[in-house]
Amino acid sequence: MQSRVSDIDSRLTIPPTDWYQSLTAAGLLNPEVHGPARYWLQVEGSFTRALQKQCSNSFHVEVRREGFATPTQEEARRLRIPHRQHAWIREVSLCGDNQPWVLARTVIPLKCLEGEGRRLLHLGNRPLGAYLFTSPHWQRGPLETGLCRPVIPGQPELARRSLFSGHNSSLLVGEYLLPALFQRNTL
Ligand SMILES: C=C(O[C@@H]1C=C(C(=O)O)C=C[C@H]1O)C(=O)O
Repeated sequence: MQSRVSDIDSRLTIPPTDWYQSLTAAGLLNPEVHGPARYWLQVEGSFTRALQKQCSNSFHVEVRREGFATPTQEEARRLRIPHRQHAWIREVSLCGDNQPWVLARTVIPLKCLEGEGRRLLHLGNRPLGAYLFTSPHWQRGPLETGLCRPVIPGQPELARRSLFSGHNSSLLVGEYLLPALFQRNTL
């Protein structure tokens, strides 16, 4: 997988994460999910759109790594694909007013890349949400809540993820909230 991270900022890496079917279930282990991050863990519709609304000036997507790689065993299970099958994996920072607010990791199985899905290989700095929410055949599944186990101070502690299902395949989008997002006083 190609990395475009020139200024390696280790806070901007994704820690191991345990996933729960609901915010309530995750909240039994970490009540922080009910704090200022709660809005972001539950917001519906395009996450990109929700972030854009919070920006005073600009929003942009920075690709950190993308390429064919093997998903984790847990991701493969969630996607119901063979464990060792390669997938297109895209990791980005979603930045508001030039600050990274969210890290996102999307696992796109080979089946999603067929036909018009080939466009997913060439998103570059265009947000994935713009593609998923303007193409009528993608349906979002229920949101899961993630509790991260940071290994480096400043890494995300809370996350959300969901499957987007297309004609006959699904992709998995995980969004990891950086403290800078919900420690602002604007919501
Ligand atoms: C799924 C969405 O797309 C957003 C954009 C992403 C990207 O460009 O890789 C990844 C995760 C998202 O939060 C969305 O806007 O809801």
